[in-house]
Amino acid sequence: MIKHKVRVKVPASTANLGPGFDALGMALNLHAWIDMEIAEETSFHWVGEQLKGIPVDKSNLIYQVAQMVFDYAGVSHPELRITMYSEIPLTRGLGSSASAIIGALAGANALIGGKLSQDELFQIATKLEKHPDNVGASLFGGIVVAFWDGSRAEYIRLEPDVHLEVLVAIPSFQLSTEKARNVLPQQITLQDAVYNLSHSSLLVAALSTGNLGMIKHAMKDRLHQQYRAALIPGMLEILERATDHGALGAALSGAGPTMLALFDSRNENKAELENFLKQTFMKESIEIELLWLKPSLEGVSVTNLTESSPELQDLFKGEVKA
Ligand SMILES: Nc1ncnc2c1ncn2[C@@H]1O[C@H](COP(=O)(O)OP(=O)(O)O)[C@@H](O)[C@H]1O
Ligand SMILES: N[C@@H](CCOP(=O)(O)O)C(=O)O
Repeated sequence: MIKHKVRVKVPASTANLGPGFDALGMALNLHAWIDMEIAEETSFHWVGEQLKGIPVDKSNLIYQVAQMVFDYAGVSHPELRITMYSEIPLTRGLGSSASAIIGALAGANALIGGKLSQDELFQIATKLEKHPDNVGASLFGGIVVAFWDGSRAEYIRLEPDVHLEVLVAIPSFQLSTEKARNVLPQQITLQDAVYNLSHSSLLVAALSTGNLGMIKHAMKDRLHQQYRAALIPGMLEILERATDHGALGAALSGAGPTMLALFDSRNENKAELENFLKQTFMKESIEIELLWLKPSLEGVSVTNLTESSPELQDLFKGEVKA
């Protein structure tokens, strides 16, 4: 039975969490909403300024991923009306592409009556993104520990500690994941491999047992952050000193340039950490937006819309020309 119009709500993500390069991700309570319906003619409607510049033809990622779902399920729906509103900044390391992929998969799958399982959606998303960390978090919510071996992805979802809060410092400049992956070396030393697997394992143990004090020891990396540092002035100082200013630990969010600091909500001195991040970026003449977030326990969700459901442009800021 075909459902005609669905609304998808999908969380942002922060991937890697420091040492868990391509393996750890956490969903954040910053969201994108996509309305999708089968139509006579394809059209795109962006609500708010965030999506300005994103393609509004059939090359659009959401459209393309939706068509993959239809092909996979053996049905044909070449024309779609897609409306989207997003709080997730583009190309900043908060998983905008992963959220678009997961939103499109979940929306298209709902339009065809949920023919694909969650596992099938996870496998398709991982193949498209080429790593499971950010797509896993947006799909399942919480903290996702995962691998992809080039043919299958496997994961375990962890429930984030109730005291965990997240401060993100989002620079005003964009950095594509592609560019931030191109600076990584193809080979690393055995010592660095051991360093990362031990720190990443300890981080997973700390997060799954609520041992928040261990995060400052565990949230250290030698696989990607140091190579990306030249692209994000101020990053090394933040990694080095954020715990002196109240953070439980700090990391580059995804491929950057956003910096992430984990925080214990029982600590009342938020201002010190905010000031430290602001001043560190200010020294580099980088403008930032600071946002306090929480882990999102929920992954992607889909609701069926009816004639009386409000449009996204009425719920949010109104439609803009793309
Ligand atoms: N709603 C969307 N529709 C189509 N493409 C999108 C959408 N959101 C993000 N993207 C694509 O993802 C790119 C950003 O991906 P990426 O470089 O991995 O950064 P991020 O860390 O934000 O995921 C955008 O430049 C755009 O090409
Ligand atoms: N593990 C990837 C994660 C990229 O995440 P994004 O949110 O920046 O797209 C990487 O570090 O390259």
